[in-house]
Amino acid sequence: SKPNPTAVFGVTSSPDGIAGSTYDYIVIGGGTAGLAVAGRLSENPAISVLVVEAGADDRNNPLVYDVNQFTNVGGTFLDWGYLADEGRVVTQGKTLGGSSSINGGTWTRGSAAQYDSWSTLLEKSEANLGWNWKGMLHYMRKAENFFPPTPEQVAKGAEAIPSVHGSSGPVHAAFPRGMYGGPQQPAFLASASNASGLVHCPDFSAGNPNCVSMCPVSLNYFNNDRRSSSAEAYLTPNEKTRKNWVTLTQHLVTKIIWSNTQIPLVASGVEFAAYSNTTNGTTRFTAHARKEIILAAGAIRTPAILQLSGIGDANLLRPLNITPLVDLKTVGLNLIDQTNTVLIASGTGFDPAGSGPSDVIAYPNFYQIFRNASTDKAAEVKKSIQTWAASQASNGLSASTLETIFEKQAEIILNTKAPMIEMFYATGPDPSIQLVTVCWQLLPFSRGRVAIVSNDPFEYPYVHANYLNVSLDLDVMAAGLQLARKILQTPPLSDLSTGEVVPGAAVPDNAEGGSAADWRAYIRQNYNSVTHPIGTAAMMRRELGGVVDGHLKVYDTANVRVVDASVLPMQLSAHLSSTVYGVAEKAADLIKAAQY
Ligand SMILES: Cc1cc2nc3c(=O)[nH]c(=O)nc-3n(C[C@H](O)[C@H](O)[C@H](O)COP(=O)(O)OP(=O)(O)OC[C@H]3O[C@@H](n4cnc5c(N)ncnc54)[C@H](O)[C@@H]3O)c2cc1C
Repeated sequence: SKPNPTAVFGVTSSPDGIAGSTYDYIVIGGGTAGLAVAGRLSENPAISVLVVEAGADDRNNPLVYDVNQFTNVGGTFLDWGYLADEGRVVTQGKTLGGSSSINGGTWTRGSAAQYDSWSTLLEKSEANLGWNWKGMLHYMRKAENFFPPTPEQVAKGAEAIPSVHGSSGPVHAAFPRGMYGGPQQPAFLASASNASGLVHCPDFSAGNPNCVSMCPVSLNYFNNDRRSSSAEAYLTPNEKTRKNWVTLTQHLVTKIIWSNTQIPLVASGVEFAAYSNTTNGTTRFTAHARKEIILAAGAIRTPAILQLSGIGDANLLRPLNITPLVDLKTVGLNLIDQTNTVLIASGTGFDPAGSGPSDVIAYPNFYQIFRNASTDKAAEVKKSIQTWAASQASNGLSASTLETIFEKQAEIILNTKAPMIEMFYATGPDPSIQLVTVCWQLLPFSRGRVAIVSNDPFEYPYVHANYLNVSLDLDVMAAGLQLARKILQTPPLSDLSTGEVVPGAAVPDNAEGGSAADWRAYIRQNYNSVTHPIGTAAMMRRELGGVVDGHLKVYDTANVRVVDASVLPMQLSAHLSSTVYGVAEKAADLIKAAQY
């Protein structure tokens, strides 16, 4: 078929030549998933693609390209900074590349059983679409260009199973040139094993991350450890040559435009307006789509755009003067973020011998954190599922659908022993070299919601993560922190420490590493958002509360898909970006296979 160049191509912040134009596909959000899908669709010069991104092109800002600066991004113009429960802020990337441009870059995957569970939440007729570990591994590898550790990095403790990684995809992952060579990371690895019984494994990405290991980072070893965001990976190499792909920055999509009001709804384009820190554009532009609208605005904004476009709970939309077109009540529900709490010990002044990023993690399972109490605790989980489902019912389709989902989650936790806690060990910046453990609960039962509060698309949606609402979520955090403290007190790591400073005396120590009650009280006051929201347009069968089907199509629409973190139905024992890339890669193939 013949080439289909767009009037303008590459990256621009001007709507000239875009407003009023028609494209085969319009992608809403130039973030992690959005640029990955656009990059794959535009491989065919006969296909034209428009991406509309609210943020600016900040690829050359050191806050973006230097992964080590990721902790300095929160609260800057690069962060949407969604205010959630109890003053907690959910950082999300507001820049080309989205959250992949500002994240920590830690490169891991969940356990095989977690990906396998996705298919069980779909219609039986969709169970063979490949939403499982095998299918996702294929696409996660497709996204990846993995560089195995060098002998020098191996000497510092780096390991990998190269066969589970891709070597010809666009996203670079490697151990950093700046990898720490001091005693601290191997010491954490050894102490985590000694204190918890965790086995040491070579790679978290092979389908069983229930272990302790060093792990790679999404950066380009051959370009000075430069961050490999979705913008750097999928867009930068192609922006000057692909005349069929244009990315419009600093414009906010305000809604999807429909060509009918009957079910199935047919999308014909999007409306958008200029957007920056100082501008909420009053002029509304439109661009038209011949084939599909692809939502990739992230787990907070994707459901908000659906709601602004008339897809959502009619009882939410009507009072906001939005005509409900599809009364899909679960849009924005099933929000699952995670919580973390930080433990800091001061160091003996050892030489960290590197600049990072930090790359050692321990992933204990339910039994390894609850230890002697785990039999009782497992019984408590089984007998509480119904009560927990009822308590979260307003953030799902119903108590009974949540019960089905929670049964699956409990099976993953108790039977397949997927990691329940992440302990991310970081070398602190202090001159005396701190030992920092960021400890988070990976698989919460608490469910929250995202809901627009007006029909003004510039207004932030209400974000209620319902953190720690289910008692087990807080108990897991407390048990995890007891273990994290024990690890800090166990040789050889303890030999590098002069003692814990945070929380220190605020949680008095005892034989258990502090009482669970003291930890619970401390965590309630001091937890943070992990900023890994998912689930708000979940890929599940409709009767379970799904928003998209196994083809990622929004129910009752003919040509609207969601391809970002919103579709993940349950949390993973992992950092999310490798999985989000895998979803986007698979989405691109599903879209290419559709006939129009
Ligand atoms: C601070 C932080 C640290 C993290 N650390 C790690 C890590 O170390 N390792 C890891 O694997 N994962 C990490 N993650 C998670 C991972 O980065 C995200 O889960 C993933 O990037 C989400 O991808 P997405 O495509 O769903 O959304 P995003 O990448 O956030 O993309 C959404 C895009 O849509 C744009 N947008 C939103 N609304 C509109 C609109 N109305 N119109 C136009 N554009 C819009 C946004 O500006 C953004 O660019 C981290 C996340 C954060 C926030």
